[in-house]
This record gives sequence, C-alpha cells and structure tokens, in this order.
Amino acid sequence: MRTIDAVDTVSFDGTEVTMLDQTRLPGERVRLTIQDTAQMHEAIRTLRVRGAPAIGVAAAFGLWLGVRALPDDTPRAEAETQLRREQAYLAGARPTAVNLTWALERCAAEALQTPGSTADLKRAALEAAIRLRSDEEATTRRIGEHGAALLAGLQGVLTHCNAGSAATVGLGTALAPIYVAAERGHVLHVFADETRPLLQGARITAWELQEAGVPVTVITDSMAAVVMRQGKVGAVIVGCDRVAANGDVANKIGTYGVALLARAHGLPFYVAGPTSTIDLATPDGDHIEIEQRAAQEVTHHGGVAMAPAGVDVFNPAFDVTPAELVTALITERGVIYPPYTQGLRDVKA
Ligand SMILES: CSC[C@H]1O[C@H](OP(=O)(O)O)[C@H](O)[C@@H]1O
Repeated sequence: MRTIDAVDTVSFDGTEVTMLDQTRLPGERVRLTIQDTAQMHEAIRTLRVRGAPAIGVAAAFGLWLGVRALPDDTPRAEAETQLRREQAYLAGARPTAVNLTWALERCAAEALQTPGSTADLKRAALEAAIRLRSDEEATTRRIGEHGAALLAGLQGVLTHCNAGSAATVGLGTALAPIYVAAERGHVLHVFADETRPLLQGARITAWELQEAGVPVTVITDSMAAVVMRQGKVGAVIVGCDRVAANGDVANKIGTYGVALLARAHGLPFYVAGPTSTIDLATPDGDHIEIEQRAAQEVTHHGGVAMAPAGVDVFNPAFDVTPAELVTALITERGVIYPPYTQGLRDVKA
C-alpha cells in the first residue's frame, strides 16, 4: 500500500517559519520564510497560505514570531501584553475561517498559562504552535479514514475549491478520504471545480492530485450540473471554513450552488472538516461573517481586465450551505448525520 505525501504548507524548520506560497501554484514552487507578524498577516490575507486548518497553524506560528524578538529580560507582564496584541492583530487577517481565532486562542492560552520568565513564555508559544501542527496533521488522516468508507463503491466524485493537503498541514479534509481510498487501492476520479475567482480548484486541487497520482479532471464551475447529470460522479465532497451549531456550513463561494445541484441530482453532499472548524458559539449560518474581497479578483486575471473599468462587483469569498443540504459531516471523531445539533456538541465535548 503506497502512502500519499502531504504538502508542506507551513512548518518550523528548527530556526525559521517557512511556507509554500500558494499564490504561485501551479507553475512555481516558492517557499517563503516568514519573519514577523506583519509578514504572516499579509501571507494569510493574500492567500499565500490558505485553507482553514493551514491558516490556524500559520497564525499559531505567527503568534510566536510576535514575541520571538523580545529580549529574555523583558518583564513578563510586558511580554504577555505583546503576545495578546499580536494575537488580536493576527486574528484580524481573515474573518470567516474559525480556525484562525481558535488556533490563536488555544496557543495564546497555552503560552500564558506557562509560568516563568519571558523566555519561558516565548518557548511555550513555539511549543504550542508545534503541538498544534502535529495534532492537526494527525486529524487529517482520521478524517480520511472515516470519509473513505463513505466513498466505497464510487468511481467519481466532485469537489469545489481546494480542501486538500494544501489547505491543511496533513492530507487535507475533503481530499483526505480520496487519498486514503487511493492508498487502499480504490482510486477515484476527481472532478475539480476550477472555483472562480481565485481558481483554487484548477490551480491547487488539480496540482496536488496530479502529484499524488489521483486522476483529476478540471471543470469550470458552470459545468458541475452537467457532470452530475451525465452520471460522472457519485458524490460531492467539500471542505468547510466554519460549521455553525446547527450544522450550517460556510465554505468557498459556489459551495451552496453545488449543494443544490447535488440535491437536484440525488447525490450525497459530504462536508469534511476537523472539529476545530466547528463553532458552537455561532448558532447558525446567518451569524457567520462572510469575507468580502477586492473587486479586482473578479474583474482581472493575470493583470488583464475582463470587465469594464468601474463596474460594480460582488465578491464574497464564502457562502453558507444550509444544514438540510448536507448529507453528512466527516470529522476526525467520526461521521455526523442530521440532525446535527447534538452530534456537533458530542464531537466537540
Ligand atoms: C480545509 S479548509 C479549505 C477551505 O478553505 C478554502 O478557502 P480559502 O482558499 O479562501 O482559504 C475553501 O473554502 C476550502 O473549502
């Protein structure tokens, strides 16, 4: 049985925090060294690192970068104030993926609860980020194992955006079941929505599946319906950026439409994600803040205008799929079926 190699999205090499610049994919593999919180904030904001779990781990390392340069003889109280300041700054990079604030809160708490000097605080912040990365990496394999069982007997699946290894620090979320199935000899054919406007599907999902030797067909977002009607896929599987307490799912823009198409064609619509993406404090999808991004992402491609100057543009980065359109939620702690409210509380307990 072959094993799938994960994309090294963001990691600590013993000295520096480095990341794969996903804005350069698929044509270039450029690795960046991130030196401070301003660079980390920019990297998250501009999607050099992206995907809810990957954003969380990146921000956790960013929190350490925010105190790394403090002299060890800095009064502990000053260091703690600096850490909290950097936590708030990094939390503002992108609003929708709950992993960003969740990871920062987890790692800040671990650091602040560690007694001692500023040197102890700095060390604890780094160790918290390293531990988070390890936990989230292991989580993706468990998502893959739970999800692979749901894909048994299928030949094709459709996915939207990139919820693969490049969106996490392991096998991915939506693609993890596909990778685990491939490792077990069940090689599915993936139809990848290109996912306008930033094309994470065409640029990143297709790239990582090709690297893994999993057959992939890139389609435009408008082709999803005909692919379903022609029976080329037996299920849809996507990732998530925030799951509300009632099971409503925020994910890349276009996901809601794909869920409606799946329902219209009698196909299961699976959402895969770690329990760290479940947010019980958000009651339903109407309470999820949807990131609005720059008009130029829609009106331009490669610096070339594809719409008249000054035209109005609507560019939400995410939409919300109502829980009633979700067949099942695949987490590292098992598969949750509707009604979701209790099941989500159980896996978060
Ligand atoms: C495993 S989370 C992946 C999730 O994140 C993506 O958004 P973005 O590329 O803007 O970070 C998309 O919603 C994916 O499903």
